[in-house]
Formats: sequence, C-alpha cells, structure tokens
Amino acid sequence: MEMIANYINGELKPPHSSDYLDDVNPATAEIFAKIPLSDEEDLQDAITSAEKAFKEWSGLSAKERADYLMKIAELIQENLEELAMAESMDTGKPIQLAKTVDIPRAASNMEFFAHAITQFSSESHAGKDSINYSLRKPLGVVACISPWNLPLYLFTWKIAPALASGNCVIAKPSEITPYTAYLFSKICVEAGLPKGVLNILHGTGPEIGNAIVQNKKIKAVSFTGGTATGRKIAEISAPMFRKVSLELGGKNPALVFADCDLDKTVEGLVRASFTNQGEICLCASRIYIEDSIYEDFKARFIDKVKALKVGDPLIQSNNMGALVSSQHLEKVKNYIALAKEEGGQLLCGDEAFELEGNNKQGYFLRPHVFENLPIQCRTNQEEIFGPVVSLSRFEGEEEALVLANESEYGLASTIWTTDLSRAHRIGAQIETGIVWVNCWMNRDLRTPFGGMKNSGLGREGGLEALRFFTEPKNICIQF
Ligand SMILES: NC(=O)c1ccc[n+]([C@@H]2O[C@H](COP(=O)([O-])OP(=O)(O)OC[C@H]3O[C@@H](n4cnc5c(N)ncnc54)[C@H](O)[C@@H]3O)[C@@H](O)[C@H]2O)c1
Ligand SMILES: O=C/C=C/C=C(\O)C(=O)O
Repeated sequence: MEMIANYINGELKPPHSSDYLDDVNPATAEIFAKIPLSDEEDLQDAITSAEKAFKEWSGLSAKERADYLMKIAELIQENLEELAMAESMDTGKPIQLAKTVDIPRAASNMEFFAHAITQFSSESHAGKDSINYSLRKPLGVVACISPWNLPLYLFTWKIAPALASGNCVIAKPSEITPYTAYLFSKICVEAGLPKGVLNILHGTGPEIGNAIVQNKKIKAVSFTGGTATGRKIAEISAPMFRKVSLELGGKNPALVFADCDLDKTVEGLVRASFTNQGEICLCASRIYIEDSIYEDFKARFIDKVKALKVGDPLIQSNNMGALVSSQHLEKVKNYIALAKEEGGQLLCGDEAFELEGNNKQGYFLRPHVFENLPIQCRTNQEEIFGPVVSLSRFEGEEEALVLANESEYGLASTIWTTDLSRAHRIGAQIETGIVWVNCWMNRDLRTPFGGMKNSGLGREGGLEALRFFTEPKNICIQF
C-alpha cells in the first residue's frame, strides 16, 4: 500500500502524528493508498522552511524562477501516463479525460505562468514635476487550497502564479484526491526546486486546512472549493486584512434560443452538463429553452444523454466514470429524490444499470435530466455538483435573462444563438463572471476567471493571478 508523504523543506516526510486516512478508488471502492493526517507541527515545519526560502527565491530573476516552472512542466508531460492513471484512480474520472484535459492543462499552467512572469510589468505615470512608478513585490508565504474535482489541474493553477511571482507556498490538495499532488511533489524534487519554496501538506479541511488559514504568517489564501468553506476562510482572514481569492460553487444557466444551431447546441450542452460526471463547477445545470423549440431540443438532448456510456473509467470509450466518493453519490441521489418530491419529471436517468467485475462496488450514476421543476425549488437553486440537469421553458430574451439571473450563484453561463447582437446584449447583462457563447469551457489562460455573487471573490488567470500574488508599492520622484 502506497503511503503518501508530505513535501516539506524539499523532502518527502511522514506526518508527525503517524495517522493516516484511506485513499479510495471510487470506481472499485478499494483503498489504494494512505493519506497523511498532518497537524500543527507539520505546518510549523512547512512555514519555517518557506520563510527561510523566501529571501533567495524572491531574489531570483523572473527568468530563473520561470526555468524551474518550465522544468516542472516538462516533467509533467513526460509522466503524463502515470499522472493520468493516478488522477483517474483517485477521482473516478475517465482516463481519457485525465489524459487529454487534466494533465496537459496542469503542464500548461506551469508553462503559462513561466512565460507570463517574464512579461509582467508595472505602471509608471509621468507628471509635470514628477514621475510615479509601481513596484510589484511578492507577498511572502501564501496558501493554496484546492478541491477534488480537477485535482492537479486546479492545484497547479494556483501554485504556478504564486511561485512565478516570487512567493513561497504552503499547498493543501483535497484529502479526497491527494495522489497527483503527491506525484507532483516527487516531480518538484526531480526538478531541483529549491527546498522550502513549495510545501505540500496532506490532511483534512477542518484540521490542517483550518490550521493553515488560521495562521497569521500566511499572507494570502487562494482557495477553490465550496461556498460554505469560502465563507469561513473569508471570515477568518478579514480581521487579518489578508488577501483572499475565492473560487466557489455555481448553478450555471444555459440559454437556448430558437435561432440556435440545434445540432451544435445539443452536442455542446450534453458535454457542458455531464463532462467529468457533472463534477465541474462550470457545468451547466439549469437549461432554459425557448418555448418554440422546447420539445425538439428535449427529444434530441435526451437521445444523446441516453447514449452516454457510463462505466469503468479505464475503458477509453466510456464517457462518464464514477462519482468521487460514496458520500458524494449519496448526496447526489438525495437531490434526485428531492427533485421528484419537488414536482420534477424525470426524463432519463433511472434506467436499470449494474456494473460487473471490479466496478460492481463503484460509485456510478447515470446522467439524470428533469423537467417541470419550479424555478425557485431547491434542486433548481442549490449546487448538486453531479450528473443532474433541469430543463425549463422561456419566452423571449427578457424572460431568459430574468431566469438566468434568478440565482445566488454567478459563476458561468452559456448562450446558444446565431444572433450575435443578442449574444452581446445578454452577455453584458447576465450576472456571471464567465459567459460562453455557442461553446463551453473554451479556456484562454490569459482571461480573468472567477465568479460573481456567492460564486466567489477575485479573479484567477493571466495578469489577475500575478496581481493577486504581489503587492504594489508606488514610488514618486519629484524632478
Ligand atoms: N469556482 C471554481 O473555480 C471551482 C472549481 C472547482 C470546484 N469548485 C467548488 O468546489 C466544491 C467541491 O469541492 P470540495 O467538496 O472539495 O470543496 P470543499 O470546500 O469541501 O474543499 C475544498 C478544499 O478546502 C479544504 N477545506 C475544507 N474545509 C476547510 C476549512 N475549514 N479550512 C480550510 N480548508 C478547508 C478541503 O480539504 C479541500 O482541500 C463545489 O462547490 C465546486 O463548485 C469551484
Ligand atoms: O470545477 C471548476 C473548474 C475550474 C476551472 C478553472 O479554474 C480553469 O479552467 O481555469
């Protein structure tokens, strides 16, 4: 049984407590590794080593730091097969998705911020009798806390800009999917990353996660996860006047207009709804369809959803794997039961379905589609984070916009129309941080990424991330 280790001061170390948690493969329900339960002592070691490393790391040139990130990116590419297999085993996601999306994106994150930091500049303002210029300084020791759905993808999305801009990092992956972060720490050792620059602590949110956030030496927290956890982190950080970047939950609307390209829309929305078993914060969950094409859309959508293959994530042709844990499967099933109680009609999902062999005990669920759910009901308002979507009708642009904005969340939306003027009009008024027109999850790493309302605070990506991880200082010189 593999014993996952923490990565502290450049070394792989067991936790002081000697206590471990099981790492379960959700496709088989088998335990395949043990996860360290880190405590305050491990945190102290990590912080001491990060503080010690800061002077030298922040004193390197941007190019020198970028070279380390590029080396790590290269090693991620070289180890793509092993990392993809680990990601699939830990999350239950199709291996094909891990190979083509998760792991390549982790390498791109490192590469992107290696390039970005060499292009990062600050402002200057020339006046009549003076010139002002800004310096951008790294913050010191910062924390990066990430969730279980896109483990290495989101872990590196935070670590890369933090390191590139000269900070030292205490990082905590999700205790549900820690394995690729562990492999990543081995890659950092191989890349020769100076000791203490990055420290990875494993363990649970309420224990080591909370200890990291409570620690006053942590100058900023970059967090991706649930809205309730984000709120706790904001509450703890507020009295410290500490910077926080919070990427939280979503309940993402899709607006399907009668003038859309129906084939592309159906295909796009099947992907937007059920990729990664619907366990992506950006997945479509409330699909609003213009009345005149409702029945046509519904018939085609259901046909395609029924054709999705759910099963062993290691079989390349399967579209969906297992949900991440038995607790999460239970949560999603409870929402399905609730949707029925709330008056929803199930259009597909309950088909008898039993996997054999290794996957018999796995946490699999077919994609579920409901219609006729009241707009305000819990299943239309709360984040389910699984393969469940709801179809509703609208008439005209105005109503579409009201329905889309009827949510406490504001992460991502999709608009399906061939009328470009309409896309611009709605794009400007819809209350989400990200708007995709006739596409979904088309990502350009230079763009600001994040949510409005209860979906978060701040933006990641491109210069936004580099600004978050640095503090500006203005210097004024009078002639
Ligand atoms: N907006 C985005 O970019 C984005 C991306 C992915 C996931 N998410 C959201 O994440 C959620 C699913 O992920 P999850 O269940 O892992 O979320 P979560 O909030 O339970 O956990 C996220 C991370 O925070 C840690 N954590 C938990 N409690 C903590 C505490 N009190 N203090 C410090 N750290 C703590 C966890 O150990 C984990 O590493 C969904 O709501 C999803 O929408 C958002
Ligand atoms: O589940 C959430 C997905 C987040 C995606 C990103 O942060 C990204 O693509 O940069």
